[in-house]
Amino acid sequence: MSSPGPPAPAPGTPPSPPTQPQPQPQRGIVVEGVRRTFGGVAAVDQISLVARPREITALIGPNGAGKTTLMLMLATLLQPDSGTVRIDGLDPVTQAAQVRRRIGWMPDGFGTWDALRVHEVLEIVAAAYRIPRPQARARVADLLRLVHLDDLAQRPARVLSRGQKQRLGLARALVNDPSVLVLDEPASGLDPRSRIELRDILRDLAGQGRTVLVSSHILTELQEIADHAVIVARGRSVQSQGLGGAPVTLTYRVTSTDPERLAAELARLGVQPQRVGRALEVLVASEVAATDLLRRLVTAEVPITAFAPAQGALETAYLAVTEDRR
Ligand SMILES: Nc1ncnc2c1ncn2[C@@H]1O[C@H](COP(=O)(O)OP(=O)(O)OP(=O)(O)O)[C@@H](O)[C@H]1O
Repeated sequence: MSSPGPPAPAPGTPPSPPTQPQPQPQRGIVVEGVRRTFGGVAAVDQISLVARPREITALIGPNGAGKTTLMLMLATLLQPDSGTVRIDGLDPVTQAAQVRRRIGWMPDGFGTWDALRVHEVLEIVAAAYRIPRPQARARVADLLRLVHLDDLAQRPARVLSRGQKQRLGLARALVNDPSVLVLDEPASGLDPRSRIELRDILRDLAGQGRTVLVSSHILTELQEIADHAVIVARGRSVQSQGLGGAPVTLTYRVTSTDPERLAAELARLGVQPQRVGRALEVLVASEVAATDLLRRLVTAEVPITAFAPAQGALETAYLAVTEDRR
């Protein structure tokens, strides 16, 4: 049965113009062919990337690859020489005020006003966003609890350790309830527990529908939290990949109290290992293939003492495309 069409216009009425669906601006971050030079140095040469809402996108690359320069352009603090940036469909150059309302920016190395107490640092930021005072106080209290600094709320900001300052920096980036978060090395200086907590916080923030772009050098950690990785080198985006378990070659390291027996069993299974110290490294096609290999070795009663990935998929991809240091 065909669906009914629109009612016919009454005789004599001019036909109304067909309603065109308005294209919705793409939410999240869209960067196309961006370039930014300083004197003769192209800090960012040709970077394109997409970071989507509900996802954590990792921006990774060697020192000096252009990550901070790119993030400054996203945060409206630097203008590109060419190319386009869109934050929730808005242009950081011509619509900077609107972009600033939507974005949460955490710079690498966040300075605090040392004379202020910890809660005052966030309340001043809230005042800059014109958040009414009672609302600002409640929000600041919530954020300090989120980053586990509520016990230090009344202390002067100067007493904070480096890791605690990082956590205050994250809280500061969240004061305006941003839809897009741009975090430059948020895990640097954090102890292992704080890193795990940061990972959980970022997951929650993405789960609430926010776009999260995070730069870091800690690949194993990014492998666990990021949905997507963009690798940059020499100011260019060189690879963009999902981290949802696409088949890649993985390296596993195996050790045994009986290395000769291990080597013999691997040879029998047609696996050619590389010797690395006391361990043997083997290449497998996927995590499933790794579990199958381990099962076969154990079934053959090879005394295995360790069986673990030597490199994550992200580390493998990173090393493959960043052969030099910039
Ligand atoms: N204001 C500036 N003036 C001159 N050169 C600059 C400036 N800012 C950045 N650069 C240069 O641009 C390149 C990219 O720097 P950027 O800080 O963006 O790299 P990065 O990927 O963030 O590095 P890291 O991982 O070490 O933080 C570097 O060679 C740097 O020296």
